[in-house]
Amino acid sequence: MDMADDTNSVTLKELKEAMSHMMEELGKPNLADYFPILRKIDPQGIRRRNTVTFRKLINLFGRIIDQRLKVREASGLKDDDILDTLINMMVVDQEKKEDQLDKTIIEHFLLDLFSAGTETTSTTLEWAMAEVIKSPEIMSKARAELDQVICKGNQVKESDVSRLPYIQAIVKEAFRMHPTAPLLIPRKADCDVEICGYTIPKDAQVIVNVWALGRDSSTWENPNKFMPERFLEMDMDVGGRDFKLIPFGSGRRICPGFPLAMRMLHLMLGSLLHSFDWKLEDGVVPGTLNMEEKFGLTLQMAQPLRAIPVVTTLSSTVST
Ligand code: HEM
Repeated sequence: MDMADDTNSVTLKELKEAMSHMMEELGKPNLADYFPILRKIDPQGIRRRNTVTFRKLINLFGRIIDQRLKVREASGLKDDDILDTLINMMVVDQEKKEDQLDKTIIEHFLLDLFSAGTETTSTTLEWAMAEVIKSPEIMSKARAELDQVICKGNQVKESDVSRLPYIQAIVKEAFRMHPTAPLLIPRKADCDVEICGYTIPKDAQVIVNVWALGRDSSTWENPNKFMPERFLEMDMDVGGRDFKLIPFGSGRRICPGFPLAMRMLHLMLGSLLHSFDWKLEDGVVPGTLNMEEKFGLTLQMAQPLRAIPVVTTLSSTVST
């Protein structure tokens, strides 16, 4: 499912728009969540609009699956990517007359993967890039590490990441200050429970404010300052074991995309910083870069980052 082939494609545009609407709507405080009696009325129209968007996305994934089935029939190629793997499983199930995996399940599975995995990852990368571009000192430390470990002209590979502690620290610091899911996903208590002296009654909605955890001055020195260095001195990861920093949640329902997201983020951030010089649009200097936040289900930059990559002589040898 490589949509990067044609960045102007109608499908890609449709997908991006629908995803963005969905995130915006899902992040709005919904009166019906707090007063269940209003659920049927849907006073803000959130459920109505989301139903339309979900339907659009399901149709879009349905079209992609149909298109792929046609290509497979014409070319005979059956083993290219995750979509082929899912279709292969569907075909086996059909042959065995089992209905464990059918087209509807694949459509909904893709909806889950795209809705949970795209904006979260791209927004984290955008925040990390904005913070690095805003601070020339951090930028030059990051690039010095990359130059030393990767060497100019080479591409960053997944296997290099363990030797890039400063890049890793930037990603952690981006998660601390700008957690993409600032309130995780709301939970509901199964039964009455007492935690640290507070009683949480059965069915109460529980919201974990990870954004506030990351800005807590009793835990973090200079909490509002982007300082990747703090993570060079402490042994803390974002895998859900340390409750001071849980951008992926924790426990049984921790984000299942965590390993993939971590791989992608280090690789993308490392590659962007290693392959290009970065400058801001005319009139914007690093110090005045707008870092305001827009709260939704994901925490976006209020003013999306517009940064211009400048190909350096050495990076122009990097193949794309
Ligand atoms: C920076 C990237 C990402 C962040 C910050 C993130 C964060 C989260 C968070 C906070 C949750 C809820 C955990 C909870 O309620 O305790 C979650 C759930 C989920 N994430 Fe991610 N995620 C990211 C990337 C991904 C990717 C790449 C995928 C898949 C390709 C993915 C798939 C999912 C799914 C399917 C769930 C729902 C799990 C469930 O309900 O049990 N996420 N994510």
